[in-house]
Amino acid sequence: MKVPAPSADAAPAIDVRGLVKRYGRNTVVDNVSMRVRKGEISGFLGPNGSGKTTTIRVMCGLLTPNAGSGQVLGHDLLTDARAIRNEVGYMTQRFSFYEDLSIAENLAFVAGLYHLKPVSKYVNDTLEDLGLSSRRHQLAGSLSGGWKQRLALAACTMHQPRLLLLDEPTAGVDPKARREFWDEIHRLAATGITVLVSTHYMDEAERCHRINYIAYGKLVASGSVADVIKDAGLTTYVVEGVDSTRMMELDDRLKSAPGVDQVAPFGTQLHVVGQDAEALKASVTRIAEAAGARATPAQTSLEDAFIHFMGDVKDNME
Ligand SMILES: Nc1ncnc2c1ncn2[C@@H]1O[C@H](COP(=O)(O)OP(=O)(O)OP(=O)(O)O)[C@@H](O)[C@H]1O
Repeated sequence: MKVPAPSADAAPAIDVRGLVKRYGRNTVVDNVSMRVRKGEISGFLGPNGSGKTTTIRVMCGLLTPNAGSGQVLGHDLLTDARAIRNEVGYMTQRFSFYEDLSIAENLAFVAGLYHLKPVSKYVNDTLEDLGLSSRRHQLAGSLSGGWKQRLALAACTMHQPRLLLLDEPTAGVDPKARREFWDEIHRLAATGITVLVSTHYMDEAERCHRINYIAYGKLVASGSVADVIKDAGLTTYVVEGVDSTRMMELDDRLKSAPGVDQVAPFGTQLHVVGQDAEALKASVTRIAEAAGARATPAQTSLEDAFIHFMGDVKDNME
């Protein structure tokens, strides 16, 4: 899906340089620089444990970096963390409400944290926006996954933040609820709110204006989805036309052939990817022909690009 990007003129909402965060001898955020324009939806992707949550916590002023500097919403990251915390809405990875309090009680608690007055007005308005007024006394823990996420998003926008930092907000949520959640993110961005959102879902990455890919603490790609795919410099073929009993044999042959970096089955097709276009073409053509299969050039996907980036970066674990 093509998403028009916001204007490049405005000062960035996030402008951080050389961020480093270490735990003991483990560098979990390694020299990360990132810019997110005002009103932009910026995706943050990367394998498990690659440093997304840690980077987000540094950006919202909850963690102090070991090195690096920058501004978030114009406030200095190192000296003005409190101002950043007040103006940012942070949605944590896990549902962070009291499951044994009602929906309204949880919202009242959040309103109190931000000194929003009168509390009842904020709570009632939020319940109305959510369409949850009639269920205000329901325990938060009894909500479905999709509703929990919507409640969490509504709660972290109650104090009208200018920047939303959302950490895997849709993990484990069904596709319809995810789509509705993303529609809401786009509605918020259209009002000028900036969003940095981490996700493992490729379709969600494609709904962002820009994406940032981090692997083992290092930022390895940034830009529009099309830019990131182009920068990976990969060539892709689809191989098909053999029955399922011979697919894995073909898969094995391709995997060990020169120029082939990745092979992945997708239904009745094999997706074959490599950096060396000439060598890949020669291998795919030869092996497909010998097996009586068809090989056709195909679009490289974002997932292909990410797997390629992961292969290029050294694991930071000891
Ligand atoms: N408080 C801590 N003390 C020690 N190590 C930590 C701490 N917090 C995070 N880490 C380590 O830092 C690394 C990065 O973790 P982080 O949660 O930032 O990654 P992530 O990209 O958000 O992962 P995921 O996609 O699984 O949520 C991991 O190896 C994690 O174990």
